[in-house]
Amino acid sequence: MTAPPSASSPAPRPPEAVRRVACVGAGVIGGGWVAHFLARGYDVTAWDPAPDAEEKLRRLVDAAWPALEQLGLAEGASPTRLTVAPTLQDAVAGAEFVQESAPEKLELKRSLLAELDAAAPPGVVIASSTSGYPMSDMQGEAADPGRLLVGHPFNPPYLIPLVEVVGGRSTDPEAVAWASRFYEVAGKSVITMDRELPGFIANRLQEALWREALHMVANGEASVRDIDDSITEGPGLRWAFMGPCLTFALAGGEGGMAHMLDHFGPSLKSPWTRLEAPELDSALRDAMVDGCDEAAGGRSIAQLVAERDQGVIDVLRATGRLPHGGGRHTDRGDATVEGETR
Ligand SMILES: NC(=O)C1=CN([C@@H]2O[C@H](COP(=O)(O)OP(=O)(O)OC[C@H]3O[C@@H](n4cnc5c(N)ncnc54)[C@H](O)[C@@H]3O)[C@@H](O)[C@H]2O)C=CC1
Ligand SMILES: C[N+](C)(C)CC(=O)CC(=O)[O-]
Repeated sequence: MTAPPSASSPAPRPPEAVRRVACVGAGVIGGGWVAHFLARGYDVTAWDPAPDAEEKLRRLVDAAWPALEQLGLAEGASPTRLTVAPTLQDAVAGAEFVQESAPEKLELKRSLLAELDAAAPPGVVIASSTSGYPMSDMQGEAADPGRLLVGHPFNPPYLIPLVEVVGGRSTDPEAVAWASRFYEVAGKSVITMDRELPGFIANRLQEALWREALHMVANGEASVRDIDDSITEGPGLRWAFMGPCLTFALAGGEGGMAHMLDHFGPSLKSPWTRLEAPELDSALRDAMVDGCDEAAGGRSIAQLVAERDQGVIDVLRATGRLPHGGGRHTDRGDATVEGETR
């Protein structure tokens, strides 16, 4: 049984006034959040229990920085504004917002979120990067579950704009509204959900595609490369700027979605899909790993990351979502826009 939201918590600072962010868990996603918040001009304190975490985190930030410079840095933004704290308590002590990005293990998240709640200043909002756990399943051990919510990012958080924000049963709706505004101010594109869905919106969609991909590889119906090419040379080109619903409306010609549904609706019942999850046995695991190695064609993970980052920037620029030549796009109070201090 989770406690009701605490009525006595002080209100957090206005989202526009936040200067100091804590990132707890500094792997692929926590490190990506660190890079994003640094580039937006925040002071960032990070904590991660791994002995080599600081070295890896600084490497990730350094690798991301050229892409972030292309995007346009906030006034005063610098990797030197990152502090790696010796303890979780030190990391969150002065924080005005906390982003948790620890491993996707339910019990770990439950106790870590309770620990963060005990250590963070009262009223400060704490968001989890979880890819799929509902906050209702994670907030039960916290003394003030009202300030805990999900802020689900996409990899890498410093380039992919979307964050899905959703509270749990005990989350204060004002915390959800605060977090949505905060992420916007911090340069993200926010979808605020009014109810919990496992996998939220985007991962539910991605998971459907992913299951089909694994089925096809497991059954020898398509190679890893066929699957990747089928998206990058096909629908993926459209999806960068027009979602699957509007895209399919155009499949109906001048009749739009109405004609599309009348024409192709019956095919919804055809046995194209097998939505039961395939068995992830060692043969399928090996086929996916070998297929990805083959598709990478000798490129290292670091090379692929650089290629992906440049690709996302090119798409953002080509679709008018990036100021040409960089520049600043933020609402923060101390921000500069195209060189002007506000
Ligand atoms: N990898 C991805 O593409 C995405 C992951 N996520 C979510 O982000 C979260 C983190 O995932 P990744 O960064 O991929 O994992 P990761 O394995 O790269 O990083 C996890 C980090 O957490 C640290 N850690 C371990 N125990 C901890 C604890 N008790 N407290 C704090 N940190 C701890 C580890 O040392 C590691 O550096 C998960 O909830 C995941 O579902 C969300 C969106 C995309
Ligand atoms: C693989 N993943 C489920 C952890 C991916 C995400 O959660 C979002 C993303 O980056 O696609």
